[in-house]
Amino acid sequence: QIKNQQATPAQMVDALHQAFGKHHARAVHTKGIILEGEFVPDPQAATITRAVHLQKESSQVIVRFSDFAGVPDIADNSGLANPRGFAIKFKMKDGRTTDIVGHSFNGFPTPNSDQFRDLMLAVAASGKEKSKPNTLDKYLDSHPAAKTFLTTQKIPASFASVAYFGVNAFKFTNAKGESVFTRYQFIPVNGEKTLSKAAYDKAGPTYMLNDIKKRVANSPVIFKMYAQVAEKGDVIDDPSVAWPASRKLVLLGTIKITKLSSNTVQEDKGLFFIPNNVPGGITPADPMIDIRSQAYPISVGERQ
Ligand code: HEM
Repeated sequence: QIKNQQATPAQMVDALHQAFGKHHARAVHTKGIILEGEFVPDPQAATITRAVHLQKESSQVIVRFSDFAGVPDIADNSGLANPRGFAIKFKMKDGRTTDIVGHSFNGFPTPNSDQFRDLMLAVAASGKEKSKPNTLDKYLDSHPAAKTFLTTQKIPASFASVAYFGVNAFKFTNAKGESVFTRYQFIPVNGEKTLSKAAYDKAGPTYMLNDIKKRVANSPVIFKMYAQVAEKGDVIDDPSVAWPASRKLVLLGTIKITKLSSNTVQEDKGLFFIPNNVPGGITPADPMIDIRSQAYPISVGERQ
């Protein structure tokens, strides 16, 4: 449960700058690549939501894959490159858009945004400290979810071969007015493939970008998009706790990524995703969603 959400969105963005540096680019997930494709909804989706892009008609999508840290030239094979990000903008048939911003870890390091700022400040402080244990070591010792997040990331072979998670819960409401709480999952149809630590060390600083460019030139990159449905008692407002893997997954549709986008400086600056940009039939259920949605525009403004 939420204890003390006291950090303002501006303070949160500032904490990201303290941890990673300030560079007039995205405060976090700075290095990335934009691609385009199509989303085809599955008939099951309409049983749990009346959202317009999850009915019968397909939508064009713009997606951005990214490395985690707020470092523009981060090496794809560095420790801080995980989790990878996957952001999706659906162009719905009514002319509006809706966004989903997920990453390659089923969970979050902290239960709320206030504590996320504390964690970023601990990362920032430890960068300047010489003696061990440093501020971050001490923080992680008393915050097991953050320690798990920072020490158990998967090492993906490709942006196309890792699962992504929406992490924060939304409420879905169908045409009959029935509601369920859900979290998104994006599963690569060709399965997950990871690298050993030794292979990662040798993979090179642009291996993820090189791979996705080559891959999409040869064949579409496909993900199945699911809603994981909560059961009574599952925690809705704490993204550090994953729901059990046994929870029902409702297939929402298929994302087929077919080509690289222009990836010009203008395109990258003009592209942003806002987690609470959702149509009727979907409502933010975890308070972190609205707080994120106030922090992202601050970073968007700074990077113009
Ligand atoms: C309180 C929690 C969080 C804060 C304060 C925060 C903050 C931010 C900020 C400031 C940006 C840069 C926005 C821009 O310049 O466009 C960003 C981007 C991003 N965040 Fe978060 N975030 C939070 C939680 C999350 C969570 C839970 C996830 C994953 C489920 C996530 C995944 C991402 C990704 C993938 C991007 C890059 C989006 C893109 O490609 O443009 N963030 N975040």
